Amino acid sequence: MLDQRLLQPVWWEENEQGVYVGLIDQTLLPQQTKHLRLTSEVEVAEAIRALRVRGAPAIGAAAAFGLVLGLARQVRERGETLGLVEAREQLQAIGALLTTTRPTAVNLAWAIKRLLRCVDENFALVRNAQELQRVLLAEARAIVQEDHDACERMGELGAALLAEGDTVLTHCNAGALATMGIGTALAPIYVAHNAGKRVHVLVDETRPLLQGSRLTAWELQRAGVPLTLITDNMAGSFMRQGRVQAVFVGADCIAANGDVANKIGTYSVAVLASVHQIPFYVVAPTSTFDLSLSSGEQIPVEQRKPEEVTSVRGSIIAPEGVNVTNPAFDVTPHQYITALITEKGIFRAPYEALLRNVW
Ligand SMILES: CSC[C@@H](O)[C@@H](O)C(=O)COP(=O)(O)O
Repeated sequence: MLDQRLLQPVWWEENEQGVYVGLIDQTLLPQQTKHLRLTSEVEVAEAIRALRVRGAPAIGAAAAFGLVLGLARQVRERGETLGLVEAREQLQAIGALLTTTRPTAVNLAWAIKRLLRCVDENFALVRNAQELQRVLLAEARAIVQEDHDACERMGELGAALLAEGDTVLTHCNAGALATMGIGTALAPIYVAHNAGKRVHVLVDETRPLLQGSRLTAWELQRAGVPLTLITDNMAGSFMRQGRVQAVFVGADCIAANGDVANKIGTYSVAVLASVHQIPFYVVAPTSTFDLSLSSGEQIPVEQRKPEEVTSVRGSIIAPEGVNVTNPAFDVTPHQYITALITEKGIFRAPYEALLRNVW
């Protein structure tokens, strides 16, 4: 069995020739496992926009490394002539560029803000831009480590909710490819599986970009976890037949009242689960919460290109010129959510007071 813990969607690389942000190009999976070496913040922004790296926590890590990469490039080109004031201005501009790439994933803006705060806190303590770069790289690595640890903890907490022989339905990819650890929604499944519990996963293919069939099916198969791939419109029928015991999904943004934005189609799964009295769990680290948003109504939903709906991997499947809409996410109201599983514990409704008390 291959160890899913070896899957890293994004990493920092340094050698005599230069500094890079490394990525697995997820647009090419599962046919090709191609590693990319990005050399500028513009390439990192393009990779995030194009979903070469995707999944809220992985996007956060990529953006953090992207900021450091932008500064490192300037330090290499300019050497001593790059002053600290100018370095801070450049970092703010890079942060603004990266923040616009994907508006729903909270971890992206959260990671950038955290690095820019680190710049302010260390501004008077460092002697030059090179020292600032070292401090920022350490902060980016701390984000990676914290996400890794959060995944382990969510896995342990969530695995306790799974019984021997359970079938779990999941939507999109909230696994190792989407995080810096063993995933969010898939973490309980990996922990249960590795402990010898028999669990089976029903994987929604997840139109339009097929993160379920291309990524979740690939990483579960690679890890030896039993799975069955279904199309999105099969979920209700499987639930009605009593073939689903729990739903586990990830999140891109969680508002203060517990409403959750996740991959388009999640809402339909939540309503179906509620009708069939199947527990619906959202698994996400606290870095995915935005408590400044009082409800899901305020979550910005990313709109993507119509071509993602009218074609599948280059093959056209709709008439030319057809009217299309392509929201990347939907919002599931908290009433449909059995519990939120975070690294700080499991929360059940009413969420608002509980969440505010914890952090
Ligand atoms: C741990 S990842 C959580 C979410 O980011 C995930 O469920 C999801 O919807 C990803 O969407 P994507 O558009 O592929 O970035």
